[in-house]
Amino acid sequence: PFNHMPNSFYMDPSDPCYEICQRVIKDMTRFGVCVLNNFLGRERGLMVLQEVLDMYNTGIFSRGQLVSSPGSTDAQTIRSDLITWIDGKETKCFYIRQLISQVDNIILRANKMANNGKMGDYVINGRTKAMVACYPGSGSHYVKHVDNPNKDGRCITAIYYLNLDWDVKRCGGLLRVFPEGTNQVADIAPIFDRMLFFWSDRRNPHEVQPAYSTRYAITLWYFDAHEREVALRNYKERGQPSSSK
Ligand SMILES: COc1ccc2cc(-c3cnc(C(=O)NCC(=O)O)c(O)c3)ccc2c1
Ligand SMILES: [Mn+2]
Repeated sequence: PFNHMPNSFYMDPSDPCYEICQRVIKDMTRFGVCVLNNFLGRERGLMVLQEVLDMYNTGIFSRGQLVSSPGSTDAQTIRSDLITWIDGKETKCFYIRQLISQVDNIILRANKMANNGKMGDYVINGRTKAMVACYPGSGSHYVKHVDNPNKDGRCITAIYYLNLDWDVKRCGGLLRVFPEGTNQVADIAPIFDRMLFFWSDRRNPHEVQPAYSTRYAITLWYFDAHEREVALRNYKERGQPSSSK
């Protein structure tokens, strides 16, 4: 869906998306983090939640990729979320598919609306599949990390939270972002129908604090055209037997 956008791109100010895109551009430019509450509205948010619960109950979630870390004995000490990847075309993902296209819309238009057609100097031309994650409570967490520390092409992390009546004091599960260059942290509760964007690179180390209730989120990572192209080229070259031997 990324090549239907014309290059010279005009956004009609009466379009409700216009306000949201302006807000995303402003917050991402100023803070590198943007929080949008009541993103889908209660009705459609509940439909997305129901689809995620149905998926979770079919048991297709698996242990998140175990991030190895020096000295950690048990991989669980790094992170203990359960995940599944979907492209939204699966059966019974109608509302998740609508969420994904809504986020695509906003990210793409914001990227086009920003000065000289870029936001944060990126040209966004693609994304990963949607990662549906569940932190199953009982202290499940994710230690402080950077999503894209080594230029794999991902520039924006987009997370949609699904947790009704989430109270951080009782349930934990706070997302704490440690924006580079300041002692200020950004504490983001994973509350229902909340949409979060942040730069995926080293500007935003973050952690998921231990969760004591089941904590659901849907994450998309958007690619910068140039960084992704270089990353894929390097990946292919690394894969080839080096001709120098
Ligand atoms: C190669 O295979 C995989 C498969 C899944 C992977 C998932 C993550 C990941 C990264 N960040 C978060 C996070 O920060 N969540 C913040 C929040 O929920 O509020 C998270 O939940 C999950 C990282 C690497 C992966 C590699
Ligand atoms: Mn992360």
